Amino acid sequence: ADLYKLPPGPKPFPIVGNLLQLGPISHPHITFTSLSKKYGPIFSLQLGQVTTIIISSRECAKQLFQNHDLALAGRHEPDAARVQAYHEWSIAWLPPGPRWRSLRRICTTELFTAQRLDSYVSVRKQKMQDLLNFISKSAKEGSLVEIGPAAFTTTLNLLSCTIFSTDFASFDSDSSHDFKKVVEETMVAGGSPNVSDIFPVLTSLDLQGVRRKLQPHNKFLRRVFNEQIDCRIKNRKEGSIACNDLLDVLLDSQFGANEQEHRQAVISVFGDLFLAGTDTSSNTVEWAMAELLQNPVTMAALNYELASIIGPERDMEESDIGRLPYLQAVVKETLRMHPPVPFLLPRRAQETVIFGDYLIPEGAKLLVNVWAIGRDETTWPDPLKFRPERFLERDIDFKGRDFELIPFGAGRRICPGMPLAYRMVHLMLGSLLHRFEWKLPEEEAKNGLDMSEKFGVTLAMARHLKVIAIPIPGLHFK
Ligand code: HEM
Repeated sequence: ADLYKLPPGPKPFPIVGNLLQLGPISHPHITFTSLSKKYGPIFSLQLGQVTTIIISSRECAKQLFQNHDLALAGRHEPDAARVQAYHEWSIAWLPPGPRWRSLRRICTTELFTAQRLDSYVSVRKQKMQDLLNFISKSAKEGSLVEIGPAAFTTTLNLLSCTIFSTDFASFDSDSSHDFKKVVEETMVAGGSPNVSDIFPVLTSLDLQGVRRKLQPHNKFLRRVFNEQIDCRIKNRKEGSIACNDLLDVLLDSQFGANEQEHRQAVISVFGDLFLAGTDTSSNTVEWAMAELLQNPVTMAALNYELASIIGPERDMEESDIGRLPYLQAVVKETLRMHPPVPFLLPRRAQETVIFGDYLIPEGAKLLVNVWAIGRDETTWPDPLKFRPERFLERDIDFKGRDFELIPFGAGRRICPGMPLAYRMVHLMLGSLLHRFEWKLPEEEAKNGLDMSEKFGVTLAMARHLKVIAIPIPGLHFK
């Protein structure tokens, strides 16, 4: 190993490493993409005490997932994830040991199997009707539709119905607003530079107050989940019939050494699902709509596909997705340009790894810049053009085998929610476009849309998209 060096990077100063050279960074995915042009597809930065290695090309991602997936499957959890010891029972932040495996198995064997997802088709259909009714109402009243929040409320209810057999939000109340705020602020805090992450010796001081700030959000989620658990336990004691939702499954399983640990585990899993599943999916729908509104020819092609495959007499259904290749291409193109998780969750080298010509020391933090990989002009001609046709010409999927498109990651830590996200995103986007024509308000139509990004663990539109919905004439729903 002595023969190998760290990947190239700017020369670090003592103690601070490269921090001063980098200065304050509001959009690390963009800054790190520029650095990769200078230092290469694998480069290193010394960020305070933490050696950080950044991967920015398809080839390096392939090497990582095919040759070193296990050695590099640890997590560098941000201090923000340590609020109330959340990370100790979180699928997203645990190292890949027995505890992580048993929690993750719940996802793969109970929650996201094709059979389980199929059994919830009618729930999703109902939630989609709620969304379409809300938009019809806005259209009638002539009010603008905020796509992101509407998609968020829908996703939130889709998850809460699958997990707790109840709606968490309605379009007319502030309930989804509270959830949205919690998810958004948690994502921004988890992704923002934090002294505690750069100088782990200082963690206990929480100098930037990140944990303090997230405490109420964590409390909010705990309260909501605890209420559901208490109510279910009470109902069970009173002999009511099983709901067969995820809550039932988790209450019947056993994690941890005692009841308190069991509850902690169950609450962290719920936290993972709601935090990881909501704004990732709704942001995808919002970005897709924003791109389509600026690319009228693409929008027209998609409308044509929806009209000819689904026809004017019914709404889109989940079983249509396979017959809508252009819709699928639009979703892939959106995930390429606007990956909802711009860096895969930070990994930790569990041992020292020889990676090609370089050395990745044990304990190093590894970031995979998916955003850079999606915009790499050596793999994607005209990377800044929204052109779904590229996916009709080439057979590329996002399931973790084509390393130029890995918005869900790859390898053993690939997103376990992908099968559900796949159904929700296609269904929301397809239904919205099949039922309504969409227009930008006059000012945006004239000046163009503001596509700036707000960085966090997830990448959101800095300004929510507000659009005019017009019911498509000639639709006859039974
Ligand atoms: C478009 C929607 C989504 C995208 C783009 C997305 C993307 C990702 C990515 C990139 C990761 C990290 C992978 C890695 O570090 O290698 C991840 C992890 C995860 N996702 Fe998703 N996700 C989405 C939706 C969902 C949904 C709907 C759920 C569940 C309801 C979910 C649950 C999780 C969980 C639990 C993890 C942690 C896995 C682990 O660390 O072992 N995600 N997701």
